[in-house]
Amino acid sequence: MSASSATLEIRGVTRRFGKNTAVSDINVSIPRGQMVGIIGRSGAGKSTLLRMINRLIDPSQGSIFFDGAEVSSLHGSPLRRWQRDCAMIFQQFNLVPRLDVLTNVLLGRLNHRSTVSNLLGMFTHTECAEAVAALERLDIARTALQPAGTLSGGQQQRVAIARAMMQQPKVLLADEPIASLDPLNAKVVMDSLRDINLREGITVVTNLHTLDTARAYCNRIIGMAAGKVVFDGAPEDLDRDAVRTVYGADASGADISEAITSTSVTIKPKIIASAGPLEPAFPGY
Ligand SMILES: Nc1ncnc2c1ncn2[C@@H]1O[C@H](COP(=O)(O)OP(=O)(O)OP(=O)(O)O)[C@@H](O)[C@H]1O
Repeated sequence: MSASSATLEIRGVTRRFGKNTAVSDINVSIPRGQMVGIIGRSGAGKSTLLRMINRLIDPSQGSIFFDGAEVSSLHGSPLRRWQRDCAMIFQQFNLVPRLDVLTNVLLGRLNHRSTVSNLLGMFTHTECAEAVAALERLDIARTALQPAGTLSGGQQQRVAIARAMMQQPKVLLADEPIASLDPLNAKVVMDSLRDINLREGITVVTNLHTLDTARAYCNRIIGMAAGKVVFDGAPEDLDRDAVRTVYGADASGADISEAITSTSVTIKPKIIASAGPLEPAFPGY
């Protein structure tokens, strides 16, 4: 069975670290153009799932497909091509702090180029113009010649997004992209991700610490608990019971705030017996 066009298919994926199962038999299909938020307590397996999608780590079991091709078995240059098509940004930005912002953004192009041009460290005028345009779009072109390490956290995350866009990705993964940012910068970064999703139609899959952010920005929310998917649906379907299932509150637990964070949850976890996904409701998909 082949996946439909540009769909990301996660089929029966499990990842173990020693005796610990971080991700357990996940089955998720993400059609092109969705903006998906993954929520759950700390340790639920959110980062592990994202890292398997772009092959920073490999599944212990199961397969991941994109556009009908199995990406979980790629090696060598096909794997590099997938990692170019599937850009990733991180909570800690992962820029090269001593290099200027423009060069950091241009590094997003490395996988598009020959080894020789990379060794010579030469970028074309077109590539430089594209990098400046990416910075302008994120409203940080004025920082282009500053060392990236001198920028604020919010600015650095915008540089990381510009670098990801230079990869001309089909999928953008974001691992807690706003967890280190103040609310204003968090909004700028989330607005940028939404803009990329809407204008370019790029699939965005992002781990998020706060429920209200997931509700505000994502048209689909996947809730994880103990390595399993325990909710998969539209934000309006994420009712109080579903939130409790994801975060593990018991029936007598205190009210769960919409600003809940996966690290701030102190309520006792409930054992999740069944992890079947709920019916997603996405008009148009
Ligand atoms: N490289 C690793 N080696 C060993 N165990 C790991 C490794 N990476 C993750 N784990 C374990 O896998 C489980 C899931 O971790 P993961 O980071 O995916 O959770 P998370 O939901 O992203 O949490 P957080 O919100 O705190 O980032 C945890 O028990 C974690 O300790």
